[in-house]
Amino acid sequence: MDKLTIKASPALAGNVTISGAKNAALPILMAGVLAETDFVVSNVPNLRDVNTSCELLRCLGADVEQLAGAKVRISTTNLNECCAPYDLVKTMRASILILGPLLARFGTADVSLPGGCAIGARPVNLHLHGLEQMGAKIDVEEGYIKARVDGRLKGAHIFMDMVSVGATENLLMAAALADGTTVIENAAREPEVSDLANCLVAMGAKISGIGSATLTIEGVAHLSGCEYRVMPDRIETGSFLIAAAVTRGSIRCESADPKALEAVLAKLEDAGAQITSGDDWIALDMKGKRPKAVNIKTAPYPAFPTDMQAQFCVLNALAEGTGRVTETIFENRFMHVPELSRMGAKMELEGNTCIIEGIEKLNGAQVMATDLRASASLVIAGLMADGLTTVDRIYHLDRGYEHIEDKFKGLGGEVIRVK
Ligand SMILES: CC(=O)N[C@H]1[C@@H](OP(=O)(O)OP(=O)(O)OC[C@H]2O[C@@H](n3ccc(=O)[nH]c3=O)[C@H](O)[C@@H]2O)O[C@H](CO)[C@@H](O)[C@@H]1O
Ligand SMILES: C=C(OP(=O)(O)O)C(=O)O
Repeated sequence: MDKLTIKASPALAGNVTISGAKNAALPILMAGVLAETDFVVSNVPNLRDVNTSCELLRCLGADVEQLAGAKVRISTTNLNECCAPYDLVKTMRASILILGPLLARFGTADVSLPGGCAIGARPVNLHLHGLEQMGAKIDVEEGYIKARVDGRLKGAHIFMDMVSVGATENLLMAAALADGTTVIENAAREPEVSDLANCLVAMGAKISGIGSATLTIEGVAHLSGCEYRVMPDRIETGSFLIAAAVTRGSIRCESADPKALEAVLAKLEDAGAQITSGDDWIALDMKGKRPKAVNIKTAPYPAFPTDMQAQFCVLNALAEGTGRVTETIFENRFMHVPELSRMGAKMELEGNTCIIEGIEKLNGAQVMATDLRASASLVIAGLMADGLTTVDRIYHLDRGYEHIEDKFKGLGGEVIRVK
């Protein structure tokens, strides 16, 4: 099993090119099921979850070509199977996003329940309830969601109890091909939801309110393929910016979108970073200074993203002062805390808040990656730790960061993959 070893690094410096966003690419690939003609997605990151998504589409009978230049071409002409099996779904939660498209286009979908995962239970009741409101009959049998509809799904007025990115995406895709108008209230406003909505519009869907909490979808009978470019990964961008901040460096992220990252950039400025940006780049300069501790509370967009919480814990662990980090989205997303504590970080958990007293440097240690962003936080911590840090179980990291060791190497960070 691959591992990463990380040595104490000098201040990170230079340019890094940001990849396409995992959390936008995965729903957009699933939306391929809705397209009756060839669909080409570009700026698709080369990640384990992308390969799993392509595998899932192939297993349904779709023709999927992963082309050079970060492109994927999907043709659904031969799609003849409507079952997403457990073996694939268990490795990637985003598989649940195949449910809405299959049901909307073919009237039938059997999708394995994704089950819980390390960061929390992650139920799918909102996905199922919304589809039922659109006329689907849903049974859960032997670990599978079995959804059926006679004819087309019907437009419905759906109020979401909680802000859910996945449920908003599933219902948006289902509503695009439904008969009549669907209104989704209290919809997630994450930039990745808007990216999916813009892709559906490019396929011929009629959606208004994109980027707001009320999405109105006038269903159409057919959607066609198009060529669509996935947005830049705001979480990868934020992760590199934090790595630069903790090493007191100065980097520039190319192909990045500063508008999607406002809450994170504001916190980095509070930590003492100088941030400058243009339409498609963001630069951070710490001018050799140690960051100051900041308080963080995760919440749905446009507030501070849960996917950046672990990385900010590391920033606080190395900052001047004491910072409080509160997680409100997932009930078990502090698994990096015991690992960072093994590296000498002074962290204490009180319910869903982590209180962190900053120290000058961590100690290298053998640590274990427990989930995707926790893994990224351990790599960042290793850059400011005396001695060698080894991060085990990096298959989590490979789900969400493309060529992470090469990108760090380009900035002067000593991150090496050991096969
Ligand atoms: C709002 C939010 O920040 N969502 C994050 C969530 O998206 P993801 O789509 O995975 O999760 P949701 O947005 O659906 O979940 C948000 C909250 O709603 C709850 N829930 C969700 C669906 C449902 O049917 N029932 C239910 O109770 C979840 O348990 C969670 O507490 O994880 C992704 C991966 O880390 C992040 O990129 C998203 O930013
Ligand atoms: C936890 C994440 O992804 P997933 O929803 O695919 O598990 C993430 O992107 O941080």
